[in-house]
Amino acid sequence: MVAPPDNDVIWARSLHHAHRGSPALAGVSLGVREGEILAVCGPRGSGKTTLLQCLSGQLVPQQGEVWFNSSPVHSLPPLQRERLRHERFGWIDPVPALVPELTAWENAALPLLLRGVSRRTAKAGALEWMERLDIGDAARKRPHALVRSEQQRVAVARALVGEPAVLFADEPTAALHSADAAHVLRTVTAAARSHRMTMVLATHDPETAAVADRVLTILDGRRTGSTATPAAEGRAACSLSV
Ligand SMILES: Nc1ncnc2c1ncn2[C@@H]1O[C@H](COP(=O)(O)OP(=O)(O)OP(=O)(O)O)[C@@H](O)[C@H]1O
Repeated sequence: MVAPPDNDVIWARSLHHAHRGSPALAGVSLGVREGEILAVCGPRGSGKTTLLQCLSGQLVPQQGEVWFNSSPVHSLPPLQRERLRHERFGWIDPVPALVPELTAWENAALPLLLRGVSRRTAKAGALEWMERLDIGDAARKRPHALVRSEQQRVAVARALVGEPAVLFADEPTAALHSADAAHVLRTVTAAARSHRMTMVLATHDPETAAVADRVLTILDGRRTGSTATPAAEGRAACSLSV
């Protein structure tokens, strides 16, 4: 077994996965550096969701390896994998899946409440992220009383509240109008950068992918390219000139 490079937070080698015989990943390898925002870009059905599910330990690839901070994820027993996901990873779905019986702030605070953080501290953490996402006023409402863009912001707050080491965002703005999408995307990427979170962003949209430091393109479950974005080059130039 080849050990992953030390500076890669997430490292995967030769991932293969098929859903009921239908191939989704056909040998994808990648590394994501600490604090890097990596976009995985490809058309519908190219394998983006399956890749993020394998990297985040939701799915065990049928072949290949996934490592987090130089420890194997693919070989962890289910309970340990689940714990790793809850404690170190955040996840944003394209469509928000909120608990209908809980208020917006309770939904956003769930990762902290599940970790045993006190209700008062969890509420303060959730409200802080909800304010940043411009939905502080909706804190006491239940999901059915919120419009889609508000629901998605609650889901984003829930993914960020535990300050995960790695944030996985699967088409996080696909279901939003363009103005809402731009705001949510800006907030998520700003949060990732300010908290040194590593982020893996799946998108079919090259414009969305341009917020990342690097874009990895996939097609039919295979990696077809990896390029640094102008945004990353701009940031590198700024840090050199300081
Ligand atoms: N649960 C499943 N059962 C059967 N086939 C699946 C399942 N999930 C994904 N697939 C198939 O695997 C392939 C890759 O799907 P995946 O969702 O990973 O791609 P994607 O790039 O995220 O697409 P999209 O943008 O449409 O979500 C597709 O052919 C898809 O139909």
